[in-house]
Amino acid sequence: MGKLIDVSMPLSSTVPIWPGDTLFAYELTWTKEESGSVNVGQITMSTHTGTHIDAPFHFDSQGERVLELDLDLYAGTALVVDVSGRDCVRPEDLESERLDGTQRVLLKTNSWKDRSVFPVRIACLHESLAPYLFEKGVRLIGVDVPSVDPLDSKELPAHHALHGKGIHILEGLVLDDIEPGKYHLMALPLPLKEGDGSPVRAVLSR
Ligand SMILES: N[C@@H](CC(=O)c1ccccc1NC=O)C(=O)O
Ligand SMILES: [Zn+2]
Ligand SMILES: [Zn+2]
Repeated sequence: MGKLIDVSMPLSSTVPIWPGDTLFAYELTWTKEESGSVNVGQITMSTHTGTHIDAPFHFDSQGERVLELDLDLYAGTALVVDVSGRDCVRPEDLESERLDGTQRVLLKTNSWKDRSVFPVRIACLHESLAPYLFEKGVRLIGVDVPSVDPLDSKELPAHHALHGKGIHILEGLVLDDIEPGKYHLMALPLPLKEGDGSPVRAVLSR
């Protein structure tokens, strides 16, 4: 395995968040001076900040929580595909790709240009992508935007269609400098027993 390439968003107080959601905060509970021995920090954040996975419970109250998810979904070969320029990614946009035998597909939409602010508009996935990807054996779809659906969507058609086909969701990847092609992906969620989502440290290697 080659050197690891970080494809995660740094987490700090300036990381953009969903409008109205919990701000990211890191602070010291005790400084070394106070405790006499160590700095001890605490973090406050939404489970959907930065690079993260959605557990089905996020959009389906009967759905699996983070700790119940199969870790193998989040580690293994992944194909990075350039779909930049599409408003809504459809099966025909992937037709020229060799998806068969790739359980993980990462879509480079390039539609989140300024990472210092939450986007106003992003490329989304058409719900017809779910049966198409399922047919190809895909089990995880990753995107370089905060959601697989339009930001103002309440029905979340792509989330539900993907879940209906057992395809799991990874959001907020940073793929700007990543050439399309085949990689190894590792993007493990935290063992959050009740979690509806989890931040991940996502890395690729050749
Ligand atoms: N479904 C979105 C997240 C989402 O909808 C959301 C995330 C944080 C705070 C509020 C949200 N939606 C509220 O209407 C996602 O793709 O993860
Ligand atoms: Zn999410
Ligand atoms: Zn989502």
